[in-house]
Amino acid sequence: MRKFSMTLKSDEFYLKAEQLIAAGRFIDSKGWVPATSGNFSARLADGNIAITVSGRHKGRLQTDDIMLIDPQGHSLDGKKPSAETLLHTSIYRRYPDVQAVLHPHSVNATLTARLFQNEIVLEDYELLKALPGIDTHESRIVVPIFANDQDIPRLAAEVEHYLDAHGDIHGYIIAGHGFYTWGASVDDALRHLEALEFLFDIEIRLHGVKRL
Ligand SMILES: CSCCC(=O)C(=O)COP(=O)(O)O
Ligand SMILES: [Zn+2]
Repeated sequence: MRKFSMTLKSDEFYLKAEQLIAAGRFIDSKGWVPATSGNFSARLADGNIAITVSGRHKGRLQTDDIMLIDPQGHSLDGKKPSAETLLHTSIYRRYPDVQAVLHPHSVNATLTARLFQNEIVLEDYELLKALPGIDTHESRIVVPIFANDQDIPRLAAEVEHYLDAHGDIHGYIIAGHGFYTWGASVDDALRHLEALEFLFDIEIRLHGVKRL
């Protein structure tokens, strides 16, 4: 049985919590976290992680809806972290520069997985420059699409294997579910989320129309 000490949360925790709450409000305003879907996190300087409590509406988060976990995903305050916590912690473990992970359940991510199998290729878009390391529209990125899985440790392992084999990516889609992206700050992760969402939308319109 894990015991929880009554340690006060740091100013940094509350700052990150506010950033996640604001991000949630914005993401919800776009319709990308319907019902209680989605989850968000931000890493603190000591390696612990501020993450959304499981089951809360991500557009109406209060400070109490953000909790603290250790880098392995264990609760440090007795609250129940997101059911998908391991998908966050594995990204932080792999990418030391990543300080925030965002997971929306958007219509476009869901449609993309219906229209494309295994991956979607995004190329020749000016908006690719919103992603780190890209400075020209003459770029090509691959966003992998994984099958949904209720077994989150198994899904996290599948993502790990993909990254081992293919190298770095900017995000990934889970079919019939949503997508994950991340960044060096909550703002950066939000920019990546918006850019990917826009590019998924374009590809859906293009390929959906072609299929008619
Ligand atoms: C109602 S959405 C099903 C769970 C899910 O996919 C999700 O993103 C939200 O789960 P959490 O435990 O983070 O609230
Ligand atoms: Zn989800």
